[in-house]
Amino acid sequence: MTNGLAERLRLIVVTDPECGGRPLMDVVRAALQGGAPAIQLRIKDGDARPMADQARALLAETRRAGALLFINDRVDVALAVGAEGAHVGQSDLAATDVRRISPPGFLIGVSAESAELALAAQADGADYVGVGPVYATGSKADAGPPVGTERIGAIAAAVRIPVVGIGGITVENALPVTRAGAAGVAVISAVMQANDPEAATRALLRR
Ligand SMILES: Cc1ncc(COP(=O)(O)OP(=O)(O)O)c(N)n1
Ligand SMILES: Cc1ncsc1CCOP(=O)(O)O
Ligand SMILES: [Mg+2]
Repeated sequence: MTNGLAERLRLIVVTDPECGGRPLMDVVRAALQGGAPAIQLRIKDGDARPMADQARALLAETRRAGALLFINDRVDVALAVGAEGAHVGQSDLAATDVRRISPPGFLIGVSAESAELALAAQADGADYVGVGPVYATGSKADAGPPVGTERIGAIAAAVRIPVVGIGGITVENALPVTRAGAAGVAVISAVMQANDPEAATRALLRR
């Protein structure tokens, strides 16, 4: 499963319940139609059962499209539905603990804002690190200050695993993130709020 992982992480479309008044599933389908290689289901503070139902429905779509599905925070939901992986932050389960309870090949992404945290995540068995916010973002209330593309470069130089930039990334400013050394970018609003999520996904992939 990790073969060609960096290629499959070149764009992670992260879901948000706020998606322009449209059904979430329609926006995800459009992103998959636009070629999104990975989707992350991100529901903050949701109950487990509706989250699992939604994850199963999403998984049917991502499998059809040949894309990866990650579940944010809730490793239990990811394992229960058979998603390809989970994304955990510094206050979620540690990658070592996720590895202990997950099947071989389960993909683990870890948020790491510094080279030290990224190296620790790599040593713990993370498959990739998410670094951000790269730019200012309105999609995460508790995000820290922007780390900039220099931080992406420093972390990419320190670790062997792919680095994914997140936070305030748009079609217009994605290129400096990958030029700095990121294998890919993760976006919420650039796709979830786009008038045409399919076109936005294609445009991001072209960058
Ligand atoms: C790809 C990617 N990178 C970073 C994050 C942020 O995760 P976290 O720090 O746990 O914050 P929340 O998303 O849980 O609010 C992410 N979700 N995805
Ligand atoms: C989940 C997350 N983690 C760091 S910034 C961020 C929000 C990204 O959203 P957007 O792409 O709309 O800035
Ligand atoms: Mg988290």
